[in-house]
Amino acid sequence: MIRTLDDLDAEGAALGVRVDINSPIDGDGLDDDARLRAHVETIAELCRRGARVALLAHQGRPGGEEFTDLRAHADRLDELLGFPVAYSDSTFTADARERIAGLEPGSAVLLENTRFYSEEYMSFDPEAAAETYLVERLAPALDAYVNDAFATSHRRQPSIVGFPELLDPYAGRVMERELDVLGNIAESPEPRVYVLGGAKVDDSIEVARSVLERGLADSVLTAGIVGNAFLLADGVSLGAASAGVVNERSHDAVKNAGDLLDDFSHRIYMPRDVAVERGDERCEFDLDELPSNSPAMDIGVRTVAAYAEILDDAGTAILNGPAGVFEDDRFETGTLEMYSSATRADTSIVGGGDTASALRKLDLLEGFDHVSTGGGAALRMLTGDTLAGVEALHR
Ligand SMILES: Nc1ncnc2c1ncn2[C@@H]1O[C@H](COP(=O)(O)OP(=O)(O)O)[C@@H](O)[C@H]1O
Ligand SMILES: O=C(OP(=O)(O)O)[C@H](O)COP(=O)(O)O
Repeated sequence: MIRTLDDLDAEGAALGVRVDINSPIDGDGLDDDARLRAHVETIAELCRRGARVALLAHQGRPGGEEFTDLRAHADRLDELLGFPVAYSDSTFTADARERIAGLEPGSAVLLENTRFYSEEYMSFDPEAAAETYLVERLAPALDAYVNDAFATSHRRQPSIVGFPELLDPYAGRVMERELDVLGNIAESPEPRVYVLGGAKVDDSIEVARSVLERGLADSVLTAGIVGNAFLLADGVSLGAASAGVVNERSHDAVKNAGDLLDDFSHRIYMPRDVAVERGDERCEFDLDELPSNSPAMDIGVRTVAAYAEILDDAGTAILNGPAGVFEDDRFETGTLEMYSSATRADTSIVGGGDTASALRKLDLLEGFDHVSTGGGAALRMLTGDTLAGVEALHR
């Protein structure tokens, strides 16, 4: 059984609270604060209940462009919470531990990017994770551990799997909600329609196979680069440009999509038309009018209409990945229309970081019953896998 904040004696307790506020960065600032907003409920509740909150978080990956400190995140949390969140420019040094010891009940400090320490970007078994510097040094300064970082919980990193070895672990409100929805898909209303778009071709094919084999999906609608991989597997001549985009993402995608079509062709739906760039214009082609020299960047209106018919009758629609290159206004229509249709299902669930930002851009977020904070973590849950960080909470 996983303990939640309802089981926690928060008053006066020093809590290590792992959040996922990993965000797109624009210059020195945050380009999107959705993940920070998601954690406001957990942090505000713990502070209201008199806890002393030490926030643990990462930003970016070592060497990457978005690998930054968390100063801008602390400033934004101040605004979102309506009270100041202190910022510690170290994570587990004596200075950081003193900051935690000095916290007043009802206040919070954001510790520096956990990934500034190399061990945090490695995978460990929980016992070994508990012996890393981060966990070994910080755990004695804490009374309990809260994991609210659903979106990082597929990683076996020290701040995710190490602390529960030494401290009583609790699920935060984001984690609780995500597990409630994504962990109970089998109980959601039928028919269940999975819509798999975007660029994570291998992951999406794995999800499709898993949900079809387990009888969770009545239909799988494909779009985006994923849809193009299925079209190629079905023998459609999309053209070298589209094939290049698919192969760049994965060498096995077309073969794996073909194997899945052999097993479940009647349940897998593919685009009927695609949009490409012609001059500066969007131009739509039926499949028998292809190949095209330009890559397929969106699904066309006939596909949108066919998918809308299926989604209109769905008990549950589960979507991951945009239908096209939504960042370009000319190719946003497929995503806009397909996701609008999905909001008409009895229950609609969305996973994926880029998907959430597509929905925000298209002003569609409100229409969904659940928008997951996780990309990879949500996909992992949908394949029926448990997450290492969630397993660690079962103590
Ligand atoms: N037909 C396409 N060709 C090229 N890129 C595409 C196409 N369809 C979708 N994409 C791209 O896929 C990206 C998002 O996919 P993905 O990372 O799988 O989503 P998420 O983060 O929601 O899981 C977007 O940047 C979008 O431009
Ligand atoms: O953004 C994240 O995951 P996502 O890209 O799967 O949504 C998480 O913060 C995990 O980050 P990571 O994939 O660098 O370990």
